[in-house]
Amino acid sequence: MQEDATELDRALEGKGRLDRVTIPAGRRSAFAAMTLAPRRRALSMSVLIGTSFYVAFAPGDAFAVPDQRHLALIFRLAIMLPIGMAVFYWLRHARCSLIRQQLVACGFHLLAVSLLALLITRSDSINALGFVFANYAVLMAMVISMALPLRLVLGLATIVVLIQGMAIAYGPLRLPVLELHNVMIAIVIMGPAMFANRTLENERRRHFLLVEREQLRQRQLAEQRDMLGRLAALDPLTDLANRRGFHAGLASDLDRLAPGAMVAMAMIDIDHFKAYNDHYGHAAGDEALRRVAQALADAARPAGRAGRMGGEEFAVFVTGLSGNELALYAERLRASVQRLMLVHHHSTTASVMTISVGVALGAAGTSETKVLLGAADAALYRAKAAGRNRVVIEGLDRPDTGVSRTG
Ligand SMILES: Nc1nc2c(ncn2[C@@H]2O[C@H](COP(=O)(O)OP(=O)(O)OP(=O)(O)O)[C@@H](O)[C@H]2O)c(=O)[nH]1
Repeated sequence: MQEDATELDRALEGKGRLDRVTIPAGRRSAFAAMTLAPRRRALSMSVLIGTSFYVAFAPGDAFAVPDQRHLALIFRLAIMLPIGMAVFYWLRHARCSLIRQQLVACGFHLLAVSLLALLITRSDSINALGFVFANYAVLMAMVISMALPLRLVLGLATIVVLIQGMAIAYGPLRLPVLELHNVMIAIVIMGPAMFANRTLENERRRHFLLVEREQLRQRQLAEQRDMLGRLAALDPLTDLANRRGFHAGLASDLDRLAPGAMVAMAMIDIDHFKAYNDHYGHAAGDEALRRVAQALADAARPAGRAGRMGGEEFAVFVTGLSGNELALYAERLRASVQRLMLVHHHSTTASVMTISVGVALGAAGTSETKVLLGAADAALYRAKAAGRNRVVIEGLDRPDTGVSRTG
């Protein structure tokens, strides 16, 4: 993802051939998809506006080509108006490729240019040459508004220059200077038109890249937030949920349970851990904590979730066990640590590391977490007071609980 961001940054900073903003190869299809609808809209609008102008200028024919005004009227109203409307309708509804739509729209405008050029060849009026300017104005509007690719723009300009050139060559005023004017007008008009076309295209591309980069940043932020959330809920030493993560998991477990479902909390404390730390060193203490955590997490699964509450204190939350099953489950937790056989010669309870377990029972929906934890703590205190390395189960709402002695 970082690579993608760098690639987008580079694309936004740099310019490609002819100063064009370059879209990275992997994103070209996304760019095409994003700009497809606006490009199609631009095509159909161009045809609609072109048709409207073509019809609106009909009265001007009496001045420009008075000897051909009837033919001009037929061109404008009987040919270009219906064709323009049909092309507009087709562009709005056809679902063919963009390039095909661009060619059809260009074809429509070229037809308009050709009909005006035809009037130049047939009219004796010097005013007919005004159509040369009109045609280049049409071409300029097309190039700017239709968002055409550069190759198409150059092709169109060449065709229009040729059509006009032929109209002048075959018209009543065959002056070489007019041909020169024809080319000069094309150059003067096409220069700014192509510049505007490229500027608009660059803006389209830059906008796309900015949107992509923003979306990427949002995704990166969301991922980082997720990761921080996960890290904030984990104990770095043991990889178990820390107090915060344990409580969050507990809350979601309780939400999912049916009201009245049996729940239990086990508070667990390593026996004589201070002595272990003092005699074997802090690093050995850390390693022992890791191994105890792993053993408890394994023994707690699948019915329960384990967490480190701080120091050498752990907790396991378990659901769906009855009194007897719970006694066996708690005993499994206790035995899992003893089975590690972590030598502890400075414990007055056993020659290996042991834990004391206090368990409190409750029911989902009625027992508050705080009360459950308090009751489990009280049971743990009793287990410690009774000599350690044992399980004490404290009943909260149920009568079927008791004390299970082990070790
Ligand atoms: N190595 C290590 N030691 C820790 C860590 N957190 C707490 N401790 C130590 O755990 C010990 C806890 O000692 P106490 O609370 O006196 O309990 P205890 O010695 O286990 O005695 P009982 O619980 O009564 O059996 C202290 O020495 C703490 O320094 C830790 O992350 N790493």
